[in-house]
Amino acid sequence: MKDSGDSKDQQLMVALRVRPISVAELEEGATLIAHKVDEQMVVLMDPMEDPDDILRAHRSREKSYLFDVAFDFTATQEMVYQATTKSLIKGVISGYNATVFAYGPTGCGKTYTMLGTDREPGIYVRTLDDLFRAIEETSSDMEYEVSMSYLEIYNEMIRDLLNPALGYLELREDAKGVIQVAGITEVSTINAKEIMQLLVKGNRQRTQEPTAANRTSSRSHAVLQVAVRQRSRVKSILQEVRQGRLFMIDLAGSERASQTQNRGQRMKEGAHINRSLLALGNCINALSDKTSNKYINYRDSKLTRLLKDSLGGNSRTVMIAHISPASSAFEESRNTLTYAGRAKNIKTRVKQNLLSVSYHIAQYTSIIADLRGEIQRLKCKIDEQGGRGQARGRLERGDIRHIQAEVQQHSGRDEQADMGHLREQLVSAFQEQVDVRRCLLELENLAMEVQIDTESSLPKITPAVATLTPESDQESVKTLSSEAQHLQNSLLPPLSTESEAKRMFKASPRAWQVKSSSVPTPPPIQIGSLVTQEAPTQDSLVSLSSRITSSPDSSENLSEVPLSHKERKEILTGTKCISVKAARRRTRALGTEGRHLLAPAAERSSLSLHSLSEADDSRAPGPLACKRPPSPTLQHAASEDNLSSSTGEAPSRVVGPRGDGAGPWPRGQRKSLGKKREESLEAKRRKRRSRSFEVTGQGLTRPKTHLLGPRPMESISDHRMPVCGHPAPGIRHLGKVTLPLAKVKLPPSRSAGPGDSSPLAVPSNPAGVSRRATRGPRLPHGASTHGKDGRF
Ligand SMILES: Nc1ncnc2c1ncn2[C@@H]1O[C@H](COP(=O)(O)OP(=O)(O)OP(=O)(O)O)[C@@H](O)[C@H]1O
Repeated sequence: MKDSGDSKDQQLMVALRVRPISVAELEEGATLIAHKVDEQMVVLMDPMEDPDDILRAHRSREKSYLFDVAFDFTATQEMVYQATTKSLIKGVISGYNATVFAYGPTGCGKTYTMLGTDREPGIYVRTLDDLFRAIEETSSDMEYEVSMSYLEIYNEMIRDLLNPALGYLELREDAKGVIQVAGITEVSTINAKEIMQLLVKGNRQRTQEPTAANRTSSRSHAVLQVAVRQRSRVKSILQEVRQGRLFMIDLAGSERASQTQNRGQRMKEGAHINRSLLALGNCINALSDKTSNKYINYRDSKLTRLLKDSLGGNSRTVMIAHISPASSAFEESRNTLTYAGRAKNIKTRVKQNLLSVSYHIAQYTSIIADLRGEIQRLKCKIDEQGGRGQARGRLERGDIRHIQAEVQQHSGRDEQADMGHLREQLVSAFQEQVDVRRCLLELENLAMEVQIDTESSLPKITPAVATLTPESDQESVKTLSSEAQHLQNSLLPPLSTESEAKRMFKASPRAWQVKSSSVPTPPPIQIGSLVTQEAPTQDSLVSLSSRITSSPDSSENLSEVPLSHKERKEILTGTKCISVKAARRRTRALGTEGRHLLAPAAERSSLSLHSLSEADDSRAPGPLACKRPPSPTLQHAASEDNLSSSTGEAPSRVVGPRGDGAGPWPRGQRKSLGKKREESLEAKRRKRRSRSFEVTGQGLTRPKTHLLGPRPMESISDHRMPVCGHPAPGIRHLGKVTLPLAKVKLPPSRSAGPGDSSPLAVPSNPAGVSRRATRGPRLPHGASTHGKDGRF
């Protein structure tokens, strides 16, 4: 068995109770000298004070005393119990010691407070009632053993009140310093009523004798001890036991022999009582003195030995001091208040009494039996509760099934609605993805065409354009016209197949990179469909164009074929249809970015063609000709005209009123800009190791990638500014096929004519050519493929 538990300091609690003044005291003429001022303070007045006595005026013996709690004649038994003792019960059950003792002169109400009456039970009964009630509340988990003993100390002898036949008993102290009464009767019971019967029986055995001060004066110190052992109901090999003890002591009253008027045996009793109370007073004085380490002599009396733990050891202690309010008991009351005031300074060290019990193996069988009994008890309890709740359980189970079915039904509906919603979202997202892919493919196709145009046509025309000036002679213009026809025939919309596109992207790694990055996973089916749809058009277009334009005299080639005029007309019409389709496709391709990209080139073409007709057009060119974005259909119109002219058909369209507009740039400025532009393009060509021409001179190197990507505004202006004053790039952009420089015949005499240093001087009379050439930009989009008379 081991003892364990943490300890903590505890202040001794002191309460003061002032009983009502008795009839006897009133008859004696006593006055009230003790008054309760507040819940803790009591004032004691000196009845000997004479307000008329001048000599004692400043020697008042009125004094106030402060306690933990103070009661006067209005306090009930319950109030005293609640304020002093009730809080100790919980500690006793959980293994702490506690002591409640009543202190005071004889006849002041100690026995009344502790034992009480049948109508007004005292602390004994109330404490035991609450203790057993608390045990009952926790008995399902914990197991308790309660034992009680009741003794008196009379003339310094210990007597068992429950069994007075045992004689006088001795006090023993065990190895741990715990004071025990050897051979005392301990009654084990948890029945409060039974205990009350025992108390009444034992109190009858208590020595009581009538005195002058009290008719039922207790001539002994009565000690009621209640021991509580607590252990868990769950059995184990190592069991923890908590043991608490509660002392409730009704001390004998201190008395003065003069007051009690005792003689003989009563005087001898009084002497013993006073001796023990004196020893108690000395212990209280010693324990309350914080500054000195005085020896605490508990051995002076059996009372102090018995209260050793209660005063200075392991106990929560409450002292209830009693006084009489009568002026006749002034001295006894003053002494009691003085002692009680000192007791407030006493501190005790409280710790829980834990006993760890290790059972021997021989006791296992009994432990097992206890466990089996516990199991059986719990089973019975469960069955009892289960039987009561069986019907209710069935009803609840039915309700649960019904609720589950409803929940599943609702969740099924919700899931279906959610699935439908998700399906719609999925379909719309898929549709968006398809649209985006389609757009990407169109953009890719457009980018490829733009790249092809840029790669093939842009840099190669520069020398030829540079030679075209308004001052060129008629012959050169005719040559240019025929070349332009040839060019237009060759510059039909480049409907490149996939293989062509790959070849072009191979030639331009940057373009291929852009292509790869822009369309990561292009659907091959759509590409194939696009190619297969346009391939026949391209083939027919190329074949027919080659047939028509392979020879300068294509009409003769056609005349060699034994065809009728109608058939020839149909063939030509079909050819034109093909070319118009190609033009439409090119127009679509150049719709947004392509138009933006080709704007400078188209503008240049407009200017170049204007420059061709500038000689016979006296009207000054407006600024609109330069600022207006040129239509991409200009090339198609020119191609169509060239086709028509090559087949001998006269053009059916009429030149618009503004078809001869030219740019506002002066000729000299245009020349200088043209030179710069030429140098720039030559440098670019040289950088790319072009096989077309070798041109010496400095040129600006431009990155090729801007042709495919978004073009910044600065780049746009760079292209447009030289275009307005430079007609050459426009013609150059009319087709894919490069215009051989050797075919442009420039008479040296006219190229350096007066007033115009530009070698691109347009002859004065190229009316037919210039009108056809300048007609394109003035036509709307629809007119580029359809003539006003409805013919192509
Ligand atoms: N608070 C009280 N209210 C009413 N009556 C009281 C009160 N206190 C004491 N009495 C009465 O005073 C008388 C004396 O009380 P009690 O016997 O309890 O004194 P005591 O201190 O025990 O005396 P002793 O030391 O001689 O035993 C009793 O008749 C008791 O009923």
